[in-house]
Amino acid sequence: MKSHVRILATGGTIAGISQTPSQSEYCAGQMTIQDMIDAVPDLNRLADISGEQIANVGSQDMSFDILIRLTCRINELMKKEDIHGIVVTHGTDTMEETAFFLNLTVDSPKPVVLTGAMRPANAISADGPLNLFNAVAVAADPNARERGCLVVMNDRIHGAHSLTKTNTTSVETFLSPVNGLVGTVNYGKTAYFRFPFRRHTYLSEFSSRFCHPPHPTLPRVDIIYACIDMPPDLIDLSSAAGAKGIVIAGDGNGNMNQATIKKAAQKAASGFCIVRSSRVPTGTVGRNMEVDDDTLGFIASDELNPAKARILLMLALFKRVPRHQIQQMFYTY
Ligand SMILES: NC(=O)C[C@H](N)C(=O)O
Repeated sequence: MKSHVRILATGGTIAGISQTPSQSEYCAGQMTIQDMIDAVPDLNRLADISGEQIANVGSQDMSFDILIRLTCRINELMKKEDIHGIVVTHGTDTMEETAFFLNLTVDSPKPVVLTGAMRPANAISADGPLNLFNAVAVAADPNARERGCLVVMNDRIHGAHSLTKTNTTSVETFLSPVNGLVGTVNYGKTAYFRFPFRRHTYLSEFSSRFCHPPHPTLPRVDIIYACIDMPPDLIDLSSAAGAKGIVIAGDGNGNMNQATIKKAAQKAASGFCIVRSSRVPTGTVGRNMEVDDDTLGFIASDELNPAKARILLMLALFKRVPRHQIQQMFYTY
């Protein structure tokens, strides 16, 4: 029996159009889901396909409002026995954030697969159609179940926890530098190397809380980027503007200058959450390495980059997890 895969479209370059096939400027989010399905020959050889438009934005304009609607829709669809997997088409700029958010809030073992493109739909050698074909193949594949939210780009299958965008324009932009690929997919033929080892989707304590109306507003968490002579008053400015937690995109192993450490430690002493992540694209930020987290009251982000650390902290604060338990969450999710 053929699987049934629903494709949920949110926009991005995969739905983008440029004026001519050879120019680098284009407008994201122009094609509809039906246009995209029609552009991929043989898609229905892999599965029965249906499509739905959730949004049509460049992913730099993705919002938690759209994300919460998306995850609630996925949770609703996954309850149907005749839906076997879901593909989400998405811009690549914030794809890793959406993938990680869905990894924590979708409540199903069935495959959820994000895909996108680095070249607009009418470009020379557009990469979107084959990415969509491969994403549908993974979503239709029973072997993709229980691996959390996946991202399929350029023949690679990435796990939501590990992947990151590493190149502004190349089709080989996503890497999973610390923990490696979940698998590969070549013209629809899948191979898997591992299961993601962190808790996700149907095993996540965040998933079941999400889709009871009214939809929640998540607490504000800001990211502050460390650099030479980093101004420590950014910590106060951010909390005065309403942030309930801060992620530091630290230098190296989650570092920041002494003045910022002092200011952040004062804030942490009042129970405020300060997470140390890194502006460096690969590696983990370990607890009590270079910075004394135990004394200063900080949280280390482990493998999560600043954007993903922010999402986990927002969900933990939304769920009112006490601060002393939040460090453990960074090792669990
Ligand atoms: N390649 C892309 O999809 C980039 C685009 N700015 C987006 O994220 O929507």
